[in-house]
Amino acid sequence: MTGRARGARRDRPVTGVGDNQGVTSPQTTTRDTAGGFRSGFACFIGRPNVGKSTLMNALVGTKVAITSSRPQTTRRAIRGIVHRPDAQLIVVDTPGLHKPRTLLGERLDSLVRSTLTEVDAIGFCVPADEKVGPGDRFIARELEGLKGTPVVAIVTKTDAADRREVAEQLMRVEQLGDFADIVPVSAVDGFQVGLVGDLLISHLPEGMPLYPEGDLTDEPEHVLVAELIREAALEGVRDELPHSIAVVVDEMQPREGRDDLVEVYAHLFVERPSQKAIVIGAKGSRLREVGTAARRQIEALLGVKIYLDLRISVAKDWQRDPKQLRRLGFDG
Ligand SMILES: Nc1nc2c(ncn2[C@@H]2O[C@H](COP(=O)(O)OP(=O)(O)OP(=O)(O)O)[C@@H](O)[C@H]2O)c(=O)[nH]1
Repeated sequence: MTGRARGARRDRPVTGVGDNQGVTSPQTTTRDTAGGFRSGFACFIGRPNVGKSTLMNALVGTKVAITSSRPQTTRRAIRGIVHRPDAQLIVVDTPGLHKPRTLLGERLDSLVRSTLTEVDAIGFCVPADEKVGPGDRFIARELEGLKGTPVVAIVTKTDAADRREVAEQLMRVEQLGDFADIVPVSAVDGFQVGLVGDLLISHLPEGMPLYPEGDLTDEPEHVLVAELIREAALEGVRDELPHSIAVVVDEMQPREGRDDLVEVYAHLFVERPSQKAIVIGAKGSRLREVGTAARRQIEALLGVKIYLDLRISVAKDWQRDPKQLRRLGFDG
């Protein structure tokens, strides 16, 4: 570890500032909630890799959750905030539900279950381009046990299937349970993303906005930054390695005398020395690429120039070790 004080991290919520996707800038909310303003929580649930995080990002309008083609990219319940003139929807993106094989897996599993009991509506995601399988049926059964919470079934990735396949998938999904609505969507080409928001909002209770206008997530900046580094590190690695990567930001602060440059000191952890060699690459080339890609993403998120100091360490078998899990932020 660098020995730097963790308290130095800037822990303010991330707002529309710095992203370049036309999201409004932050301001204190002064909304009048008369006239049926709705606010509340919804979560996306589904097997790993079905497009939950991508859909959440599309709804929020900016990247608040990292995504990758590797299953189990999401490890935290990340909240994205959707602002509408008549509603505020907080979307909780959960890790994909699957049979846990490690202590980390068990922690993720119980995180999903507790999230399910706390939300006002659930979006159950099944991809259009894969067969409905035992994993989907397992989740559908779990949802049946949650009497009272409306479930919107969402057939994701419609751009990756033809119209007939999408229609057939909608019918198969309908048979999985008793859903409030069933809706096809593509987060990649934007098809019906707004409608998914409308349907989830229709199940929220009336109430005041829960977050200031302009806030896009309640994740602290240092967590989002660590996630962007992890996303960059996942690019191009295979087999078990994605599961073994964890990232912690040790320190994050403006460089002295500069308000346009933020220094980020981060550690990337792997489980074994052999994995360390893979991530570093020949003469450090891979680690440099990861650093450059992550820096660009962090700059886009925060809207300032970033100096990134990225170190790599081995935390032996951290996925199975309660002490290490705590240190990496996965509290039991
Ligand atoms: N074609 C297509 N691909 C998509 C769409 N949405 C997501 N994907 C891809 O599917 C893969 C998984 O997406 P994620 O959003 O990370 O999936 P997830 O369900 O959050 O995954 P976990 O975090 O592992 O549970 C990525 O490669 C995405 O680019 C979509 O609408 N169309």
